[in-house]
Amino acid sequence: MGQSSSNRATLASPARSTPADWKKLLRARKRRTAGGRSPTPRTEPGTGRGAEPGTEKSTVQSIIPEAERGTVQSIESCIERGTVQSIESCTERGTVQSIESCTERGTVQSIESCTERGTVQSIESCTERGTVLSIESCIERGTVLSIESCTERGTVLSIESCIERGTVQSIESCTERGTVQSIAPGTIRQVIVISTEQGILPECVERGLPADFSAFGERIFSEESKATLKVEDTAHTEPGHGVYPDTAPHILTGASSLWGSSAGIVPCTDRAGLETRLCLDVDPQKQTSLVPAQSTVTRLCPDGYVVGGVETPSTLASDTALSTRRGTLLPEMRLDGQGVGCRRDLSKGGGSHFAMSDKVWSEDYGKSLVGSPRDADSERIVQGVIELRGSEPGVNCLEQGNGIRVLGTGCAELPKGGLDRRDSWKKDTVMLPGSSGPLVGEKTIKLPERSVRYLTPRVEERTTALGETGTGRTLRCVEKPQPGSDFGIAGLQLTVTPPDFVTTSESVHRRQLTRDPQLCRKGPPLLEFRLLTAELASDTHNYSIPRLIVTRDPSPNHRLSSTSSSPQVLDSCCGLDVPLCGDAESPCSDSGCGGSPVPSLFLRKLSSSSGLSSASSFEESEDDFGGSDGEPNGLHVLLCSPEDHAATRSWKKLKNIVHWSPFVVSFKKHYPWIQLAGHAGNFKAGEYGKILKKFCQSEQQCLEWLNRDSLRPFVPGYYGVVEKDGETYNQMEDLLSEFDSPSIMDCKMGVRTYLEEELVKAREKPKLRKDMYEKMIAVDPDAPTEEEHRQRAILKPRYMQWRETLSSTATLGFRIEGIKRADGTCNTNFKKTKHREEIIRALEDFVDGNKTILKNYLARLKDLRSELERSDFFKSHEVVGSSLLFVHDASGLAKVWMIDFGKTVRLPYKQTLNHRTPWIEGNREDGYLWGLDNLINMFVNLVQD
Ligand SMILES: O=P(O)(O)O[C@H]1[C@H](O)[C@@H](OP(=O)(O)O)[C@H](OP(=O)(O)O)[C@@H](OP(=O)(O)O)[C@H]1O
Ligand SMILES: Nc1ncnc2c1ncn2[C@@H]1O[C@H](COP(=O)(O)OP(=O)(O)O)[C@@H](O)[C@H]1O
Repeated sequence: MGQSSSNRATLASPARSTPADWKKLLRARKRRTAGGRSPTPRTEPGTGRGAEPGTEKSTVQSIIPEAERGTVQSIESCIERGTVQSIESCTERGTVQSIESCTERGTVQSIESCTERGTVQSIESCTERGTVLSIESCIERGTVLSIESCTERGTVLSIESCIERGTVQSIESCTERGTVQSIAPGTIRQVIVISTEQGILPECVERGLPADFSAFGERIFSEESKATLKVEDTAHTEPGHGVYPDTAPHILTGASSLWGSSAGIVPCTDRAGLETRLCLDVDPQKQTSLVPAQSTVTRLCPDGYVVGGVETPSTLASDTALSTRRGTLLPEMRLDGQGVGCRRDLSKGGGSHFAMSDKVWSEDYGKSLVGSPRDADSERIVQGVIELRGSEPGVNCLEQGNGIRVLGTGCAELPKGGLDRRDSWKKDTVMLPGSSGPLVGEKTIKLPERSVRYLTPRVEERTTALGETGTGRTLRCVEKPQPGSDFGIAGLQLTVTPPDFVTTSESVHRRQLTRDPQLCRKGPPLLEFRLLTAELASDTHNYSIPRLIVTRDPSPNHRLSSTSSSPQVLDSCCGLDVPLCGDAESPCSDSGCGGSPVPSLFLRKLSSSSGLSSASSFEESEDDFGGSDGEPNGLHVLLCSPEDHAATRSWKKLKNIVHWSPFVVSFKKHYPWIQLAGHAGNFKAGEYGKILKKFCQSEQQCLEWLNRDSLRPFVPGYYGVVEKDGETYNQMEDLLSEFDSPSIMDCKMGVRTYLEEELVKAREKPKLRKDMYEKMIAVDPDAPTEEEHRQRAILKPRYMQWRETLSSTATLGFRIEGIKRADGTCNTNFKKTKHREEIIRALEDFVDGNKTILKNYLARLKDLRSELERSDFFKSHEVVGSSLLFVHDASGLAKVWMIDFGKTVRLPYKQTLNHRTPWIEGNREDGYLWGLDNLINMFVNLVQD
């Protein structure tokens, strides 16, 4: 008894007792228990926060047997600490039958042991929510050794934290299955692989979710599980599509060591080296077997759930395919690829068959998804916008006329309020400008109409060869029509017919529910093409289609030019009332009107042929750079001056503008940072060894992906988005930082320097660029056509194509943009450097005849080529305007990196490029690898010579 009171005295002052005290007490208590139960006198209710004696008696069966067991030193000890307000408060609710029932089993050492750690605020906090019926129910089953066992590991912050999220309905639901000890197969309903492809991180951040998924995961999973969880992809991997369901059983190893978790995201790596993350979602209700579904991923929803592209083996009940929750599908969410809304049905063979899962979206959305032609009967529910891109569901149509077959995939946008109402969907006919371009490939046309978002007509084949009308011969239409031929598609007439409203028993039922006679739509809307030849088009619609012409230098050497794909130069828009200043810009063009980030168009490009004196441009541009002088990180930004307009001064000594700041910490290496090409004002110094480039989302997405792709060694490290002086930047590795007095060369890769979409835009909405006209005449006053001279402006694609044909871009698939040598001389005057011999000379000069450096470059270029050939990223992107940055120094260190992904664009799902096929409009080929082959050949020659 004395012992008991002394204990009580200690326990009465929890603030003064240490965990060690507690442990001692508990040990003492155990010893006592082991030594036989001695009657323990009834204790007083301590601090007075306890119940009235009378109540106590009625709600707690008896304190005595409790104390007898010695497991709870005394009920008061709880109350004293204030963690259990009063025993009654528990028993009143009937949630704790009696404390004894716990301690009898010896599974809860003591309530205190929980509360001591602060992980269970109080038993009540659980029971109040009704989520833990009673601790006993857990312990009874012996599945939760003790609440502590979880919290000790820190893997479950607190039981409440789970319950709060609603992911664990109740402790029992887990423990019943014996899963809390380990999340075992059977409790995981769904594993979503979030491939870290474009967009996911910013999306998250935007929605206030943790950008760092691993942190999110860590909160839920133990270190141990992080180590053991990985994707074992034994099957194929497609770009952006990690692991396929047929590998499902192998995907998770060691999943059973995921302690006490409900949902979370764990980083792992798939076969392609692409980092993927798994999101585990425990289904407390179902005993489905562990099915890690594969997914392309896509968006994180505000409540932390992921929707997107989940493919689930057909053996699963359809309602487990996606666990979208109410409100998770957002308007404007782009459902990319076949995944979303569709279920891969393995039973139908090899995973190539897709069916819509009608249970994917909850009824709450109340809006019907545009149907799949395949599965027109099932009603799908979605909200907002759908884009069924390039997949079977969606809209398909076919036009066969004039010997040409056009297939189309389109995308319909649900009008606000959904498609359920007939009146929100009207029949539209729109005219789409065509082109006299090639008859093969795919072309995406953004439609002005509200009801249709875009359409991708694909010219498949023509059934007659030129002049052989009626023979019925089927030819793959791979070549460009001969000049003068009117086989080009002058236009497409697109008719959108509302979906079919029919009455089915289901719709009747819904109608009864909603009392809306128009409710329920069946079947997809129809998109129909009418293919127009030039003749038809002029009858039908009076719009101008800029013709594609080559104004100068049609690059006879270029293998592409003689046949199908001579650059389709936009003409000068004769007679068009074309506004000045373009918006026909590439995704990350920061140029605004005139394309210049600074008011003066002459400062627009460092490599521009602006006609300015180098010095003036140089100095003005220098001011654009926040990091130009004395950056605290020791990096000093120099602008490589624009090329001399005087050809005689093509190599120019860099002005010494570097003033070391006295405030710079001395151990840091100082080095001048050179921007050889690109947009003025685009760069700032970042942290040491890092630079900031004006934020461009497509570049960010590419860098994120590339930093996880096999191409990682060949791209700058990416360090996220940074705000500086009110501007947003992508922070990336400064590739110069490891060199001493580096020599640098920028080679722009590919046969094309503008995106196909820029061409389309320029046709739809031609905008004249004065700055480009200026740049053009600075290099060649005779280059513009008469009309262009008259307008003193040209179209961007016209300028770009002129640059391509003037230089080696069109003929060799790359061009030198600028070279800065170790001695400080700098040359950006390569606009007319076109022929092999000229380039070889420039390369020799760049390496100063140093064979070691040449060999090192050659090895690096070959490595790069091999990686490019197997990179998922590369296959699935149109890479335009990207450069190779060559850097070497006197030590012989020579490296090459890919830079500038502002115009690198993801292809539609399943489309891939080989980067060597000649470009013809529509095929999106960029000639990157072809250019690299040529570049490598030159290095080979140089090494051998
Ligand atoms: O090199 P010069 O002859 O000066 O021409 C430039 C480059 O082609 C730029 O491409 P890159 O960035 O690949 O070097 C392009 O930027 P975009 O990337 O925006 O196409 C500029 O277009 P504008 O930015 O529209 O001026 C264009 O004026
Ligand atoms: N990560 C980098 N490290 C070092 N220099 C770089 C890096 N990125 C770009 N540069 C320099 O900046 C120039 C322009 O880069 P780029 O990305 O092509 O800019 P822009 O998008 O404005 O065309 C390159 O020629 C190179 O000199």
